[in-house]
Amino acid sequence: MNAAVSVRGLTKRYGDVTALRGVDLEIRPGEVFAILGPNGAGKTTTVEILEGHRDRDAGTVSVLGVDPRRPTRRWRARTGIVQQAADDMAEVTVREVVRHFATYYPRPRDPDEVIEQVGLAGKADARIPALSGGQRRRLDVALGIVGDPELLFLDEPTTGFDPEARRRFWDLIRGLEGTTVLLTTHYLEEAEALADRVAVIVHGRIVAEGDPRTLGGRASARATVAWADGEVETDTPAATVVELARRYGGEVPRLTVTRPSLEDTYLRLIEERSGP
Ligand SMILES: Nc1ncnc2c1ncn2[C@@H]1O[C@H](COP(=O)(O)OP(=O)(O)OP(=O)(O)O)[C@@H](O)[C@H]1O
Repeated sequence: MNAAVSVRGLTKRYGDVTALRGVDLEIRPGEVFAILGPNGAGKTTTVEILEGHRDRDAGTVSVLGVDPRRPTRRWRARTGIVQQAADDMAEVTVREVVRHFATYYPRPRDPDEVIEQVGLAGKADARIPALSGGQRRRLDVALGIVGDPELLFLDEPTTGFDPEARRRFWDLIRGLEGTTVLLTTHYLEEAEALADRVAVIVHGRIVAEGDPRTLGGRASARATVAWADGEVETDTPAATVVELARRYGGEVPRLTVTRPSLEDTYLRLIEERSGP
């Protein structure tokens, strides 16, 4: 099957600043793909070029088979963008704005169902200025999905969400079966919960890419066995635990066995590649 997104040698400069230095990406249909990277790495620039909102200096880009430099109305209707649009809308209600956005699309989803899905059913008749920050972001998500897009762009979608709203949002994204999702996030836990694949971008270059569970050799990294009186790194954690259990004559107090988290791996990658 053709890639949903295919990017080769993407380069972008802003005056003296080179924001992207030859980015290659391939996103498969139906996949949730997360772009991770420190502030200023080039994530938003990449996403906005793919959305057709910024031009590029070099490289080839295909998004659902179309070069976003030459967007068509039909193509726009097949993509969904979660942006902070709700900020401009004053005295209308949540239901009114979601219904209004639905009219832009040829095959929209049911607006009331979408409102329910993003957890705003209790606020459907509230006016936008009366929403909290997190509720506005949920409305942004509703506006992004009401057109039932094939490809959904989510640029830092859960910034400002409380933990429960974040979990709900994850369930919502997991429920969008068949939709390709391109996500940027600073929450490594979010990437791990949602993404089939992640790419780590540093100074405009992709420095690592793959399944978040195995990124950067995570799965084969040594395990740390820790307990009340000590801690060891080992390739054979099971043997260590058996030995500890024998020593304690049963349960080992405060026993944990861990491998590097996605955040540990990410921070190591960033440190290695950031340099002076
Ligand atoms: N309109 C612009 N004009 C000039 N420089 C820009 C512009 N937009 C972005 N940049 C620069 O390009 C680089 C990449 O920015 P970008 O916004 O893509 O990063 P990001 O990874 O999304 O960062 P963050 O995590 O902070 O959102 C940064 O050095 C930034 O200062």
